[in-house]
Amino acid sequence: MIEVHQLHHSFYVGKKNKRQEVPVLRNINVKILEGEIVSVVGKSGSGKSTLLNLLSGYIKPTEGTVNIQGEQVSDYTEEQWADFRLENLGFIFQSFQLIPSMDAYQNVELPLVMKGVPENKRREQVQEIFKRVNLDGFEAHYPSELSGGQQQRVSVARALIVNPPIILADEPTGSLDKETEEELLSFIRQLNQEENITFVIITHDEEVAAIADRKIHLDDGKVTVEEENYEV
Ligand SMILES: Nc1ncnc2c1ncn2[C@@H]1O[C@H](COP(=O)(O)OP(=O)(O)OP(=O)(O)O)[C@@H](O)[C@H]1O
Repeated sequence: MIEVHQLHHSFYVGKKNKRQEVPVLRNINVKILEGEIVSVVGKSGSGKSTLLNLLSGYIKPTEGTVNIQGEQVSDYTEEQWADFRLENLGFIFQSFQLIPSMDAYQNVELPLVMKGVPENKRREQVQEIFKRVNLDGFEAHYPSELSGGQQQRVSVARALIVNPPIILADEPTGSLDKETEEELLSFIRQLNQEENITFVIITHDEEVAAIADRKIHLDDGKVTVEEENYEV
């Protein structure tokens, strides 16, 4: 479960004596239950990426708390966050964020290397995940030798390799064509239903928002609507 309580966030811009406060998120209270798919929607600049960065510990809130899986993560040091992310969070980005100098296998293996998993176990897990994302045989390809859809599947495999209870996604279908988008969305649904993985997905895309159980609507840094999706 993710619980955001009384969260405020401001950035500070400009030189010391002319420092200006830019308030971005105000008074955010959000609860995301285990096994939910929640989409975060809102205009450009409304604070969606800032919220995701706060949920992943890349920025610290100016005020308020973030609690994930029962841990008060907003109090964490960077080191504690690094460990916590490796155990609990998977990430999917519009730009895939694969390491270009590593082949697909090494990209997917990386979180396990960081966790200190021994090589024979890593090999087993990576091979299995390549089958699951339908990329068997593409292990030795570098990101530049893969299509956009294949690169996104590598990044999904990298997100899944540590079995995280939560996946945070920032415009995951933004670089994909319609067919590849549908494939990814049905895979997200399947992971959610079969493995109860919680998804928080930033999106501008109505089709992505439609697979969510709830929609968090950010408007000028505030949550304005949080509607149920009564899809049948
Ligand atoms: N590091 C920063 N320093 C100063 N201001 C920032 C910083 N990061 C973001 N902002 C400002 O915070 C506001 C929210 O940005 P954010 O990237 O969270 O919006 P967004 O809803 O994700 O937008 P988009 O849909 O365009 O990605 C914007 O006005 C942006 O200029």
